[in-house]
Amino acid sequence: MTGYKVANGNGHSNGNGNTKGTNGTNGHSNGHKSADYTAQENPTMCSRDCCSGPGGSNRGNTCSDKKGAKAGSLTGEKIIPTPQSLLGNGKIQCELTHEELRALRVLNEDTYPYEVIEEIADFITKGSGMRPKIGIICGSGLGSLADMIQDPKIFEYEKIPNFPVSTVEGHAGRLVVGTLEGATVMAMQGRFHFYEGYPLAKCSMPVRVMKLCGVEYLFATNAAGGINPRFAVGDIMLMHDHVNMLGFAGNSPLQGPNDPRFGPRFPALVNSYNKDLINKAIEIAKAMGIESNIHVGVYSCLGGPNYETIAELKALRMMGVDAVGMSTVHEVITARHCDMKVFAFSLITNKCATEYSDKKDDEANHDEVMAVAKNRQKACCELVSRLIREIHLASA
Ligand SMILES: O=P(O)(O)O[C@H]1O[C@H](CO)[C@@H](O)[C@H]1O
Ligand SMILES: Nc1nc2[nH]cnc2c(=O)[nH]1
Repeated sequence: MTGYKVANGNGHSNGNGNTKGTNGTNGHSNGHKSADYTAQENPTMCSRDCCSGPGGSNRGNTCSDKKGAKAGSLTGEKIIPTPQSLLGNGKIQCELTHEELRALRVLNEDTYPYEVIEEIADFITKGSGMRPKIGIICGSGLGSLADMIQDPKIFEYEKIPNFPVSTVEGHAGRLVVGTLEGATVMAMQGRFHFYEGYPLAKCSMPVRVMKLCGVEYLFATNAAGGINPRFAVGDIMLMHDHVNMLGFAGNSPLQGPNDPRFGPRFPALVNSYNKDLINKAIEIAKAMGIESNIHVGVYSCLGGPNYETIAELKALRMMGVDAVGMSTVHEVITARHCDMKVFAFSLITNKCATEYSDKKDDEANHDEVMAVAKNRQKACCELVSRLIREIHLASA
């Protein structure tokens, strides 16, 4: 296997002895600004005991406080219940609508035994009449990847038994099964993120569903902030490695009892990103004439939902990270655990500021992320469909 042959190197060694370019600036600047702190009253939250006890059954969002304050809070503000506030001794303490109840149950259910995953997979393979070979996860604003699928069978997440629901703009919440370039595929138009309140195992549970549906290749895509100074907005970074920040903090999608039917207790993660697929994608990018917008690099997943501070971005850069997001890594870990081949890329939707500045333009925001994804969806779709075509032809 040769190294990755991208014209504009990333300043990283690709693990095959080829060091490309320089790493940009990693130096510290002590431009910290002092901030004024103003004490703020805590908004009142519905507490665990708030609605419990006789007569304590209150409807969803408003909770009448027994001390008589208006609208149930000392400040008269609307109370936002938390899952914890609604549960007491495992029993729901407030009346909830059907949708609220379902969301709460799915939020609290964080283990997915093999049999449950099997049930979901059966639901999809029977419902679609297909055993797809390639799984696609569409990143923020990249749902159009699934729109390419021919003769699609569409499964709304909320209609799939035991499936979580999408809560993020740009993630439609549908599973699309069909064919693409002759290959059988299933695509998640909407992924699950840790910051939505789902445990990592639940965020990546659909990858196991894919496996039991018959999927051999995972294509994971994401929108990410570019930390490597050579990256421009709209570029595509083919992932060849990752830094798992949530893993550094002791969190893994594989935590808990290991079911060997999925994979081993201690999976190795070197060579997680399939080199053949990376090299094929580079060839395709050349043929598409977008070679100068393609990089090979390292992605890191943080918990979100906040974007990073300057100090965090500087630290990530020093660690060799080229692009940062809030997804993908736990999906890749789950896919490698069950021995799928992985291809993943980041669409660089914003440049991450690594110097202190007052400019609003330097602040990442989700609208910009979505707008860039929309602008670049054509190139992303072509890259994915051409690569799938190659996989399909090679296996035919
Ligand atoms: O990783 P995807 O789902 O593409 O989305 C990325 O974009 C969102 C932030 O704008 C976050 O969800 C981040 O993870
Ligand atoms: N964490 C993170 N996620 C993103 N998704 C898109 N852009 C960004 C970013 O700058 N940071």
